[in-house]
Amino acid sequence: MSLLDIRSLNKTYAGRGRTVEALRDITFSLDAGELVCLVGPSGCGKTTLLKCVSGLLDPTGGEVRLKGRPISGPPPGMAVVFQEYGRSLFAWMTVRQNVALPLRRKKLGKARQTELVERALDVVGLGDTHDAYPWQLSGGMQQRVAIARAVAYEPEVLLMDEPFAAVDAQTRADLEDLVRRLWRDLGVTVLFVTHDIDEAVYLGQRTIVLSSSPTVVREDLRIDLPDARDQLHTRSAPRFAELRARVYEQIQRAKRERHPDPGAEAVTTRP
Ligand SMILES: Nc1ncnc2c1ncn2[C@@H]1O[C@H](COP(=O)(O)OP(=O)(O)OP(=O)(O)O)[C@@H](O)[C@H]1O
Repeated sequence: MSLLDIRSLNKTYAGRGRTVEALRDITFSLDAGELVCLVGPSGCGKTTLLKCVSGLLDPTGGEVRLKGRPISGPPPGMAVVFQEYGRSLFAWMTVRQNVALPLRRKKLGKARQTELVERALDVVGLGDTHDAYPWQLSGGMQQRVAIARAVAYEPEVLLMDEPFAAVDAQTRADLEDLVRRLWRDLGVTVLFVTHDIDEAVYLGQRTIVLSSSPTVVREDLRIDLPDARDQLHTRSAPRFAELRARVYEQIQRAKRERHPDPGAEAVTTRP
């Protein structure tokens, strides 16, 4: 049995006179311990999909199952890291307090809580910033705090929604390697959403390519690169270039095929 099952997921936003079918029919699953990337054209519904998977948004049809149980609301075994670290960290709380916040839900003893927070900050390389405030840190450091907060929670599944879109290229490379290291060391299952094709190929064991909205899975591609990856050698390997070209081509096709059938447009206007 898979750890995470997404079955025939559909999400249609119905608003004032405007209906948007964002997700049409999404089916895929993750085994325990997998690292899977989701990539697709801009606006294809990546965030919508992740919100449905994390239980923050109710799908219109289909379901999400974690260890066989349907999800209805945020399940205890999941943590999410969003793109906008600036908005997900509380400016008036220290780094330590930010990381400890979700642990309140677990009702742990003080000593255990301190241990989890310290260990999480250590593994993301922020062992010496416990008492700083988020606004005293660089963007990359703030995103490390957000990752530490997810790690401290000891989730079975870590969902990441374009977490490095707002940091510079060098920081991004470091954070990508951090995610791979955490994934290997902690044995956590990771679903990583990105719009960056290189990142989708470099990070994962599989890359799921989404179509344009109304969205379906276009391809579920196995990334058969060696497990030991590094920015220099992996990215210059011929196989990396082939996989990258494959994903790029699929996304270009998805963009060209946008709304092939006028009756199936993503955005429809009610009479
Ligand atoms: N709350 C909402 N109400 C109505 N429509 C919405 C809502 N949220 C998203 N949408 C629509 O659903 C579609 C998918 O949006 P979503 O943000 O999930 O895509 P995305 O792939 O994450 O986008 P991006 O690539 O820009 O990050 C878009 O057409 C968007 O306008």
